[in-house]
Amino acid sequence: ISPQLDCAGRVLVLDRPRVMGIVNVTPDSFSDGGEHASLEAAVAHALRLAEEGADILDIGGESTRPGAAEVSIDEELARVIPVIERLAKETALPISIDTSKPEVMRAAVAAGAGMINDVYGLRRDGALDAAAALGVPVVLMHMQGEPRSMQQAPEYDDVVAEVHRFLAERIFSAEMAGIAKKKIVVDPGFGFGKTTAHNLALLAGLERFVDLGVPVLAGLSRKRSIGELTGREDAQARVHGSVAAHLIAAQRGATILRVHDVAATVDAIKVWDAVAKVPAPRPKA
Ligand SMILES: Nc1nc2[nH]c(SCC(=O)O)nc2c(=O)[nH]1
Repeated sequence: ISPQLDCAGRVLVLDRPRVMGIVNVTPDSFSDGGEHASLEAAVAHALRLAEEGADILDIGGESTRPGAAEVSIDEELARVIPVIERLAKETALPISIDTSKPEVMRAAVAAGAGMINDVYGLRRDGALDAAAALGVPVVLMHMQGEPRSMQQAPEYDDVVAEVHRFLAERIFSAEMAGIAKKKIVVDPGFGFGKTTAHNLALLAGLERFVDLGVPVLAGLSRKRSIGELTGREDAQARVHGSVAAHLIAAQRGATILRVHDVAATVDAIKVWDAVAKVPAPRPKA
């Protein structure tokens, strides 16, 4: 049987790689250039992603792009809560809240979110206890340093080993705080305190994280490393590189793919899934 994530009653079945559509409700989010700052635009965008085949919608009110300024609790709430309330009514999809703040986690779940996606791995004060009390599945992501400074000089002895160790520790801490292991997802955090070489090592070595015994989420969509590898400066031109990267992530064990370009990724996974369904060849007699 496949792992399932019960997102406040909306179940995400991980019988194949599932597509998480990104809904930035931030004026400075790098790939949307702020056009989703308004509630209507964000809701319309999210509903379009649902049309394109997203399995879950990730709502974020604080841009965590390198160098981004921090956002106050009130500002983050003002951005995301109205969007979550509308989407909880207008779509049947599970909704995740992309936040590190306990207050935003609580308000978002009260508004209809069914998963917490924390780029800071529930390390902010009160985050672990808030997530445990809310009882929804959580995504624990690795980040080296803080969004403001993480890309200045990222350094590792062995990035795969160090990220693996960090995620193992976050799983342990989450379980100690009362979060059931079956509600935990891990994520190596592509681009969060990593050079392109580090991101490539993490993608190549993604299978390492499967041994942590929880689903793996991969999010490379339109990121700087994809731009560097493909020479595509404009984030909107990084679709093909992003789809390629997420197909490799799926091949190497990721079962949630966090993307901007849902339709393209859904098509790629349809091809992936058809091949995965081909019966294994009978052993030679
Ligand atoms: N779990 C998870 N959440 C995320 N939120 C962002 S925001 C930056 C961007 O989309 O470029 N990235 C990620 C990611 O990689 N994993």
